[in-house]
Amino acid sequence: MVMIDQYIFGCFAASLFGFALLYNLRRGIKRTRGSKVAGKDDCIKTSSAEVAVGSPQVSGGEADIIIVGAGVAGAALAYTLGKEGRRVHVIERDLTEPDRIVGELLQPGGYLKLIELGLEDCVREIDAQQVFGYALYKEGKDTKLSYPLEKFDADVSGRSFHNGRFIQRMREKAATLSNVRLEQGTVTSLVEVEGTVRGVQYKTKQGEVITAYAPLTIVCDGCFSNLRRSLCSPQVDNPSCFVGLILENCDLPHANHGHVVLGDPSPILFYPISSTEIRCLVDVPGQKVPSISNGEMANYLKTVVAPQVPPQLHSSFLAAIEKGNIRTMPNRSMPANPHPTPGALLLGDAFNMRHPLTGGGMTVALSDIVLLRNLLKPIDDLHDASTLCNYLESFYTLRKPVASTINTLAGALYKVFCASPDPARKEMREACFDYLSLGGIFSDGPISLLSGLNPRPLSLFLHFFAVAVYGVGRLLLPYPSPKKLWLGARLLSGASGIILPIIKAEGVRQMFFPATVPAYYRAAPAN
Ligand SMILES: Cc1cc2nc3c(=O)[nH]c(=O)nc-3n(C[C@H](O)[C@H](O)[C@H](O)COP(=O)(O)OP(=O)(O)OC[C@H]3O[C@@H](n4cnc5c(N)ncnc54)[C@H](O)[C@@H]3O)c2cc1C
Repeated sequence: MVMIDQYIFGCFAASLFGFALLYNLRRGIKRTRGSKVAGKDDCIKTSSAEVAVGSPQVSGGEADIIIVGAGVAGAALAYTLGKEGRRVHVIERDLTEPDRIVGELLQPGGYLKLIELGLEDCVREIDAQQVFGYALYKEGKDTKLSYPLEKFDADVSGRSFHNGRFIQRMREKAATLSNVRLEQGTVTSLVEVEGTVRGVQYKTKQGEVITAYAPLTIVCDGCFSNLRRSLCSPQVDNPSCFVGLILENCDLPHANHGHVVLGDPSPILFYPISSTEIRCLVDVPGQKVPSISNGEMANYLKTVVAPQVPPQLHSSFLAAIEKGNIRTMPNRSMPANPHPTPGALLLGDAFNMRHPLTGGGMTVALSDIVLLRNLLKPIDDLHDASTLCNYLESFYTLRKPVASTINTLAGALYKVFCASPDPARKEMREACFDYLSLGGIFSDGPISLLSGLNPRPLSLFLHFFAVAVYGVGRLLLPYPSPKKLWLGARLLSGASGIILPIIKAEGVRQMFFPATVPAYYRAAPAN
């Protein structure tokens, strides 16, 4: 009997010892791999042009979260999750200051999100300009639409700036956290094991190919994302391009306001990006723009666009064309259509895009980050990938009311603001301008939606159809005629044809009735 007891005890002790040995061996292998992956030598050190932080601060050399891309979304997310105590490894293709014509006007709603994230100082010391609203121009008339900021601190307003300066400030701030490691490298693929994303493969600045592992990978690689394909069904629409110029030595007719000219064929924007520079973005419908190299673009800007530019800006606009620093960017829209995948999430433009006319992209990205931070807060252990994925499906529903209001408004307003030979569309554009010029709730409502201060889907729907009904009313008064009735009917059906497909793509249920979606109520996994 004693022999049997000793035998069982021996077996038990040996198994325990074997298990402990195997466990430690595995940990050892993982740690070696981790230190190779997140090793000190792979880091880019801070220099004047680059921002980087070494890995010694990343305990154990492993990350809880890998973030791909340190643009607006990635940099803000890195700081946010780092501040929450997560070990974050950010891999960014180019850590030097970006020089782009995107993401230069942050709406006040986005600024409020920046405050919630503790990143509001990133718009200081970069010569950012406060923005208090918009001025709309149409065929010689203009109207001013102020953001309804009365209820907020004086500091709350829109901000416009050089995008690269803003991003660099956020990268620097993220890099001050000891548990955030910012590294220059190009992610080439996601590492997937049996349907779960375990990390990424990337190429360092030195050309070394490295695999990094983490329980959660968040892909923020922007509008041209190569990695989104396996994580969503991208349906990218490219209705137009923006042509960017910088105007110098001039003042906007309405200081500290964005200016939108309802031009022909499509809108022209102006807003300050520093105390001495005004960004001009000219929308060119379609996917092709006139060639810059053979002078077609300069000719187009001089002959088609310049005559529509407000007189105060005219000479500076011509001087900017002569200077020749003309940039272009495709304007893309893509509804969020994720494939919930254990171990991975998409964020920012890689996940969801809208026409940049209303400057809503950064506000949506920052609002998503606030939501994601709150959802991840109660979870200590991110390792149970499928339970976490199930829980994070609520993210896709909870974000909808804000994101789809901003997305839908951008798409609908772009269509309404474009010139058209169709008399019904002309009436709608005219009605929209006049409706906004009425002031009071007629301008406060739409501008609250646009600014991200009150992005409610129902309010958007009601204002959009109120514009259409206002247009029909104007047509029929004082005396309706069969021709006017017909035009009115076409205006209404045209308005529906603009907004309903956008709402359908956003998801009617998630947008208007998110509380009826089961994922809305998913509880955080128990730790
Ligand atoms: C013409 C135009 C004007 C716009 N104007 C405004 C505006 O005024 N206001 C506003 O709110 N929004 C605006 N937007 C939208 C706004 O720019 C985006 O919503 C915002 O930049 C999205 O941030 P992001 O982090 O997703 O992408 P990005 O800011 O583009 O960042 C993506 C990052 O990922 C990096 N990256 C890409 N691939 C890889 C890879 N394989 N490995 C590692 N890193 C990688 C890139 O280098 C980049 O740093 C505009 C868009 C356009 C097209």
